Amino acid sequence: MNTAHTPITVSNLTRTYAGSKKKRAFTAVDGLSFHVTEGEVYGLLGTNGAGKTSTLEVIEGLAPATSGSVSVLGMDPTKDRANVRPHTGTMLQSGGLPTQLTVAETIRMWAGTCSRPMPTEQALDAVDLTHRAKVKVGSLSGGEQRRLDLACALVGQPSILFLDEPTTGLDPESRRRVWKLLENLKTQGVTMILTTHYLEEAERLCDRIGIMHRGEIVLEGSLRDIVSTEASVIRFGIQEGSDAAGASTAPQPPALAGAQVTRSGSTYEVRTDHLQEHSLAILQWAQSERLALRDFSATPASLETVFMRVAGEQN
Ligand SMILES: Nc1ncnc2c1ncn2[C@@H]1O[C@H](COP(=O)(O)OP(=O)(O)OP(=O)(O)O)[C@@H](O)[C@H]1O
Repeated sequence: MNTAHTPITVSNLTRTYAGSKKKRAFTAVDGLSFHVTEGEVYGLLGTNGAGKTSTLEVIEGLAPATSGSVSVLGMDPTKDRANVRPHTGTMLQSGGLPTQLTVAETIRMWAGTCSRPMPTEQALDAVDLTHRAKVKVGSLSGGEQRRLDLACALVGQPSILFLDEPTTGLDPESRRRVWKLLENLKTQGVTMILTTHYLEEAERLCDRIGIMHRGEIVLEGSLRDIVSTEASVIRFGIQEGSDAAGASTAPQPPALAGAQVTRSGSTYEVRTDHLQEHSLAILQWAQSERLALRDFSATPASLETVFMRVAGEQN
């Protein structure tokens, strides 16, 4: 694969945590393969413990693979760490920056570890922290601390960013602020891998998504690809007292081409790829049959419905 166009390749990666006398060895990443193309934002999603951080740590060069391989810009991120690091920025799940330093001092300290850092003022400006430059890290709000973590990841002007749950614990306003900053980096062509539990974050930022479960990617693709694996759902019941509710045989809904209709008592579920057309057909049918519907709902397929299905299927 061309490393200029595909800066990150993960091939058959396995990561096993060693066991001890009391604990069995545990394979957290199990034969994982994916790639990220230049300028792409790739999202790793998954339930708690799916193996997202364990994967990212190997790609970041913070932990070795047990087997398989990872290539970042054509290099092994663990063995060639010194050569890979100038091109990458990392935002760990919890920043853990010293609380006694000021914001500007912290960025300067990080800049000192980079081969071609941007000026501190530029890093502060990039994450909207110019007005907080002289404030001690320990006095920052959670959202400001996360933006400082991002500034430290950015200060070396990396072409690749690793973001482990960049907005976990932030209020909705702070989260949106970080999203705007990341969108801005995306327009500058920075390649990113991010892990997140916020599906809206993945929908908004990611070009492609890999849904992980128990160390494997069980579904991968663009948002559109992923959502197209799931049918939309129409649910409704027939109201008691309706003309047909007391009938000895259950009312038969109209023919809905390609849909899967199931009934439990007087409640119906229709799984369909034609939500609007089939919703309309059901409402017209109820009208003409003089049936009163209760709890009618029409839910389009979404990343959330796919995620819930995938997580449920795998358990
Ligand atoms: N140092 C370790 N030793 C043993 N097992 C570990 C270690 N670190 C993580 N694990 C286990 O590996 C599995 C994957 O953990 P990991 O943190 O990679 O998952 P995750 O998808 O990032 O989860 P979360 O969304 O909760 O952050 C979990 O079952 C976890 O308990």
